[in-house]
Amino acid sequence: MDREAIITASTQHNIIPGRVYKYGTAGFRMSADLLDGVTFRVGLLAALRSRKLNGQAIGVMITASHNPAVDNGVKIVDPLGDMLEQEWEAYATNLVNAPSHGELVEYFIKLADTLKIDLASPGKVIVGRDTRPSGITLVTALADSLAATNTTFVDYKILTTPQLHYLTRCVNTAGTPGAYGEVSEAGYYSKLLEAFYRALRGRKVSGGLTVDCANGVGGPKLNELLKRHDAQKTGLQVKVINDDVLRPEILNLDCGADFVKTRQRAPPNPKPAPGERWCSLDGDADRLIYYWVDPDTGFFMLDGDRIATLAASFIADLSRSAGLEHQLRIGVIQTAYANGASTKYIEQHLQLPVVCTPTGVKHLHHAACSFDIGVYFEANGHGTVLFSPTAVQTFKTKEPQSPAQKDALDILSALADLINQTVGDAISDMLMVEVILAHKAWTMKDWALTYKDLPNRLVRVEVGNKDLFQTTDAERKLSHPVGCQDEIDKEVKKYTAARSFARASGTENACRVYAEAATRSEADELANKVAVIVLCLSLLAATSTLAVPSLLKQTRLSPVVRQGSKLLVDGKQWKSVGPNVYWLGLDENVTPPAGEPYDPSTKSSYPTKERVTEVMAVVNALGGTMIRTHTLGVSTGNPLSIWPKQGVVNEEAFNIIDWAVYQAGLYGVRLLVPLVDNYDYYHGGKYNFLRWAGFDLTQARDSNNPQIQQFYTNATIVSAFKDYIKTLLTHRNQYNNLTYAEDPTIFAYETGNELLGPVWGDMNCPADWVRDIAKYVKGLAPNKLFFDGTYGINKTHLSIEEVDVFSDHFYPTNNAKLQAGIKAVEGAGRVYFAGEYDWVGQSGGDSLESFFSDSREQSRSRRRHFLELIWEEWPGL
Ligand SMILES: CC(=O)N[C@H]1[C@@H](OP(=O)(O)O)O[C@H](CO)[C@@H](O)[C@@H]1O
Repeated sequence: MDREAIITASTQHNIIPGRVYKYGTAGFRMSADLLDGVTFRVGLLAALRSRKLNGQAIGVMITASHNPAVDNGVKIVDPLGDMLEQEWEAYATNLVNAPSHGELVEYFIKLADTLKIDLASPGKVIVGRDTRPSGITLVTALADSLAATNTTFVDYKILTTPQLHYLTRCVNTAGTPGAYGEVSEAGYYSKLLEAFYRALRGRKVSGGLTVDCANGVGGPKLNELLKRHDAQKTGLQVKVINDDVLRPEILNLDCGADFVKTRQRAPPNPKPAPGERWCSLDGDADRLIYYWVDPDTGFFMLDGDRIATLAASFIADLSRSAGLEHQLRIGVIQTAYANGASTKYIEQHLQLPVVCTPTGVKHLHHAACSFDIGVYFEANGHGTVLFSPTAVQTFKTKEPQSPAQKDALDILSALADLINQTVGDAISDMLMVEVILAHKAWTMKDWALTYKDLPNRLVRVEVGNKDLFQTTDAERKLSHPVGCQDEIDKEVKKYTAARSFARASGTENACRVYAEAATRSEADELANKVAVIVLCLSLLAATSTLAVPSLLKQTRLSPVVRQGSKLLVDGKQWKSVGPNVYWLGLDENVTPPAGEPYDPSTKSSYPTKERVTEVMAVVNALGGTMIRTHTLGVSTGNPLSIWPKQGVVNEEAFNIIDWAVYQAGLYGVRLLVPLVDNYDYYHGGKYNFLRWAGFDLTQARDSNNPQIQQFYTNATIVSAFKDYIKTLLTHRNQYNNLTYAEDPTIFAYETGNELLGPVWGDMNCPADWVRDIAKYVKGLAPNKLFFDGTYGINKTHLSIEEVDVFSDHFYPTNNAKLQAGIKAVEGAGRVYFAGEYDWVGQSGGDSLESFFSDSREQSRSRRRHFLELIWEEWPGL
């Protein structure tokens, strides 16, 4: 294969630099003017795919379905007419995103190499497009890449999406026992009509059918079919409307299946008269929605769920009549968007199994293959019925025991030909519905009365980054952002027979919220409430675009290690920059709503998850790497603390602490956690331990009392403090299942905050105690760093091996003290850390500017030494 030819051709079809393209549920779909280079590259992938599959023809469809006329899309169809294999979606994404033409060809060749594809072997691609004018130039882009790769290319011009799928299968099965049909558009019509006549078995369709074609490709194609259709024979009188494809701008405009489904009303012009049977196709004719206007109750829609239940009930009846009910397994496949009433009807009334899959027909199609007859439809009207080869064979070979059995077998056999086996096909599905209504002699009302839909609402929520929203359980639950599903569940519980879920759209940068409930007003209210929850969580995340990659990766952070006076992460120097956010575990700034945990005497409450997440997002966005946070470690003596009393563990206190640690990890923000406070504040500190041991001391009265040294020297108190440390470090986080000792997000524990003796500034925190606590912490958490939290650099501590970092605080800023501290600490081969400083200049001192430049100068000139400033307190967030 000629690299140069591919590069030369590629230079004519550029992608938009910096834009990230993703092969999604519907291939690549976006504004048509962004797609030229994308389509060229899709051609390269199709050329590879065909060769990988021994030269079988690969289909490429150029359509943006129900999207506005200005959009277009390109997707790949596998040889038997199914969607592109999932693994190849990733190759498509990689290929399309190659930054330069050279790298594109490199990736192309590398992929061929990895997948053992012989580039010299023959390849074949067939293409179809909908009526969008932009399709013409996109086909040229595709043709160019196929020419450059010596791939045979057949342009079938304007087709519905299901026709392209049909043709792809026909081309690849021609002349084999599995031949699907004649390889031509005409072959498609004759296959459908012949099967339609057979399936009716002499019954007549009653009444006319108006078909709204969304001013898309379905219009001319349906007209082609009708030209060949013998209406005398079937009784089907079709009136085609909205089939103007000469004015591209009106494609999908106020008409079509998507309009009817999402607006839950008929197209405004023309309008159905009461009692008329109508249906709408979408822009590429792969979705179908029926509806009619009841003279008494007004508009009534029969969507994908209704088509599925109609088909399933009819086929299950036929299978019973044919004596096959124990031989063939019939199942129905839905997505989370299926109305709960339809699921109940299928399971309880039709007694058929229901499988729920993620959104996107490839998932439904796949699940349907596990049944002998798999009925799958998305609520939006996209779906089909798949018959396994065994089922088809059985219809043909089973000896009928009665005329009724023969009738049933013949109809089943005809349905297997009528219903497009490659993909959801609005025209084929429409003929199927007409057959079933004719056999059942049902009106639209009869069909509508089979069950009563639960009122439901679908809301689209614009979000900054939809990828933050990740799901489990076939998209019925959100796994991320963590906590979001809990909030949704809380709301759902407030309504009758309610259900709601949110998920990221696979086709737009938005989330979709679905809610259903016993009444319309409840469904609407619930959908709106859940939409607000989604919006809030997305806004929190949107405060930081930088937060996104770490959120998505969700990998454990690498540990921070010390090498002499440097801190390293993954072998590279790591800089510790960030704020003190003391209140993450317990706050004193907010009075919570009545009923929430609150200690009025200290004004303490737990912060909300949203506030905690917001801090992480903001720190990440501002380039911070860590947070120093007292209340994730200092939490004693308050009814809301980890230890309200000595040895008494309050598990509730861990809820928000777990959350903070977990969120910090997701946002790539590491935590430095002091274990005790020098003072007597709301969150607790050394005075609690002194009081528990019988020393009746308070900070206000006794800060100069020599007895406060008992905190460091009294064996009972030291032992109690160690017990407390053990409670903390062995606690297992409910969100990530790691103990705090194991979790590398907490990169270091610090003995405490500003630890002193009875004289202010005395640094009288005994070295023996620091060593003892450091050893104890490292025994429990060997991979963490340990900080000496003595207030000031006590030179007698520098020989304590277990201490990695020595810290000081600056009130006021003092350059001489800073430099002396750095000198002493680096002289001992350890890391120096300025843990707090007066950043508003309230206490005088050296200018902040000089303080900063001194610190930077130090770290530049003496590269072995580590110094980073930590931003001051952030109470406001
Ligand atoms: C609620 C809904 O209708 N979602 C649609 C829509 O997907 P989203 O992932 O929701 O954007 O487009 C898909 C492709 O056409 C279709 O398969 C799916 O059913």
